[in-house]
Amino acid sequence: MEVDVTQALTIAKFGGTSVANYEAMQKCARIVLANEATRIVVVSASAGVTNHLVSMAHTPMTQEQISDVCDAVEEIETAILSKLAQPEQVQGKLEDLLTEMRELAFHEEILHRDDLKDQLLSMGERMSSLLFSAVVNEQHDAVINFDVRKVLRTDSEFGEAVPQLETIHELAELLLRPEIEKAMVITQGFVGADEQGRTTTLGRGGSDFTAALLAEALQADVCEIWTDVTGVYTTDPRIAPNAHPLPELSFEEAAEMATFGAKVLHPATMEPALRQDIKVFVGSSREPEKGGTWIMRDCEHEPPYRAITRRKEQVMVTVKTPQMMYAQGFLQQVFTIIAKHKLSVDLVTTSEISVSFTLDNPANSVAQRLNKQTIAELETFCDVKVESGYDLVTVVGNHMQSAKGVSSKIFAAVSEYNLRMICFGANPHNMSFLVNENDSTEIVQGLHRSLFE
Ligand SMILES: Nc1ncnc2c1ncn2[C@@H]1O[C@H](COP(=O)(O)OP(=O)(O)O)[C@@H](O)[C@H]1O
Ligand SMILES: N[C@@H](CC(=O)OP(=O)(O)O)C(=O)O
Repeated sequence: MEVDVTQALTIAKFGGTSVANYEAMQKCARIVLANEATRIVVVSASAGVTNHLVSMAHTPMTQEQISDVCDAVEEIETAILSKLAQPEQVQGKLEDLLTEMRELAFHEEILHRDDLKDQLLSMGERMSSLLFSAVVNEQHDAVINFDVRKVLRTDSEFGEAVPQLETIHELAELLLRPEIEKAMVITQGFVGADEQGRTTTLGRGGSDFTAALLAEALQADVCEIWTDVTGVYTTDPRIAPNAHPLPELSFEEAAEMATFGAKVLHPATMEPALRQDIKVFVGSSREPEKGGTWIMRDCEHEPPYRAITRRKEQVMVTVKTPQMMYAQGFLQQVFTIIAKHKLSVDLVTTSEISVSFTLDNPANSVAQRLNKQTIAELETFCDVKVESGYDLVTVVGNHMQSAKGVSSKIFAAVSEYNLRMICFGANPHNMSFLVNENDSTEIVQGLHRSLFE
């Protein structure tokens, strides 16, 4: 059957819990097939698989330990295979992928070569997309398992590859659009390829970003993010049980939330959506009937407080030099070094002779860039202090810098706690605090009671 692709186009993305097992995949297949506009489906690796692959790519292990982790992944994949009505259709391909995974996991250079690590990390999505194609195929004839590496061109920054938008657009028009006219396309999130065809990955949680990039490239109307919660909540429901789903959010609010720790969305997801004005829907694949959150350019309401987020494991760096009193160029010198080492700074506070800034815990960063060399370079002209054990709590909303009483209400709710850094005023959508990690749960809960309950 040929489909009229001039009609509305929806891209649906399913996260790891949504494709965790055969039954969960069946629910996703029903969601996809219930909407004629859905022609492209982006899937993450089945829950737990990427963590297993990351452990083999980053941690020195004995042969026996590697074998155990490979077995654990194989168990997840074959459990799905065994429930298929016609497993023989994909069994050979799955075996090939499992063999590739084992070869990479046992490769003597796996801990030292970033290209091999990314190839290993890509295996989860390559297996889940194969199996999910088979599940959809049980209910629908025309299904293609499309290798996203043919279109998702990135640079060669393995582990955090940067997508090359123009090339993705050209390749998607050339290679992907013709496919959606013929069949339902199932493809992999998180994975890309550089110009030499080497496999890359977009960073943890990057499947949302893939869906948004493909939606942008093909000018889709809607990008659906199906996960394990019924939308984006006022805060992580795992922290505050009274958190509730938000019916709507603006692109800016969603981008702030994602950047400051709302794991439900990858931070880069909103950029393509904003550029092409593509509506993003977030809902639960377990309970699609409950609706979800619509993220769009213009919301009906723009409340001063929309949500609270938390980002864990922050590092605070303070650089200080009395010689810079009344001198110019101190900040420039500091940030030149930061930029050279490709560190991403979130919060900044300054005084005449010192500047403090926060970074994600470098242990979480693939490149581990807050290394001795960065510190040594800063130490050539200032004292450097690195402190850890902090979390970043952010209140996201609208017109926060101009609405009266916003800060006093927030400060009243956190008055009992030590706030190590406060950032407010640079944009209308957030106020952030750096707090001791042991206080952050109570702080989020207290703020949530005060602002939303
Ligand atoms: N504001 C929020 N709203 C909803 N979920 C949130 C929020 N902040 C954090 N989360 C967490 O994000 C989780 C979903 O993200 P994730 O586990 O990455 O899903 P997926 O595997 O589907 O991509 C939820 O289970 C929830 O605990
Ligand atoms: N599988 C990858 C990419 C991803 O986006 O996963 P999820 O959608 O389950 O967060 C990861 O775990 O990082």
